[in-house]
Amino acid sequence: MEFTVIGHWGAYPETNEATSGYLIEHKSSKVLLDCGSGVLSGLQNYVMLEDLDTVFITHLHADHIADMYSLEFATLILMQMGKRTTPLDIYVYCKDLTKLDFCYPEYVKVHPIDLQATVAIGDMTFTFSENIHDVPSCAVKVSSSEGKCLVYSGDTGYCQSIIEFSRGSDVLVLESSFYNVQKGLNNGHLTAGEAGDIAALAQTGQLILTHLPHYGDHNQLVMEASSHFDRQIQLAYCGMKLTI
Ligand SMILES: Nc1ccn([C@@H]2O[C@@H]3COP(=O)(O)O[C@H]3[C@H]2O)c(=O)n1
Repeated sequence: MEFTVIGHWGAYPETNEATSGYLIEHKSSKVLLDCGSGVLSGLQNYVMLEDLDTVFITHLHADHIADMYSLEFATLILMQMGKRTTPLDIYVYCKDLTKLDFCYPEYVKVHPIDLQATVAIGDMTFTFSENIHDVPSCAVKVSSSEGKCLVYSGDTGYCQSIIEFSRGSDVLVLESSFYNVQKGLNNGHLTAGEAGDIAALAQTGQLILTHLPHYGDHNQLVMEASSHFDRQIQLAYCGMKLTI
């Protein structure tokens, strides 16, 4: 399974970069996790849009969905040009799918994310867990037929469910929106220390810190996480690739 960071910023993208977006590839399957601002452009460095199978949207904040409707237009045009033959499946975690602004059901099939369900795409399965955030928000677990597993937190505050959901994962991609000194500022996000604590309790193989703040020294985030978690910790960056 290949994991590529398309965008790792919280809130807004820095120059030529993107907010949340992660590409998962396994055999011929290509799946996008979140589609924030700048993701649609950056994604095309790695895949042709007509080859994308499925998108999972963890919650409806702009830094996770801003390019989602542009992706619908892209799909429409690619299908009209005959470059793409099947509609794009987009799974969304939200209260009410009817409030979304997708316009072309013949090009984009929108599905609710069901926390009880497993979605199979090629030889991967996707499962979900509820987070703590100020809108409905879920974490995503990707498991390959080879028995490897990556968990992506989406946006969450500290909660037992993300620890349980991440237990034994090979790679844990955890949001780290805040430095330890900011603890309590927003209970829907993690500090780096909390991210390290979750990684340690979940006994994950390695931790990737993402959804990064636009200030401070990101090496400080790694130091804060490493005071809880003694395995490998990396900062996400645009174009980062991992084989799992
Ligand atoms: N006090 C705050 C509040 C919000 N934020 C960032 O803004 C983003 C809004 O969408 P989000 O996905 O909840 O992530 C938030 C933080 O990155 C932040 O950095 N500080």
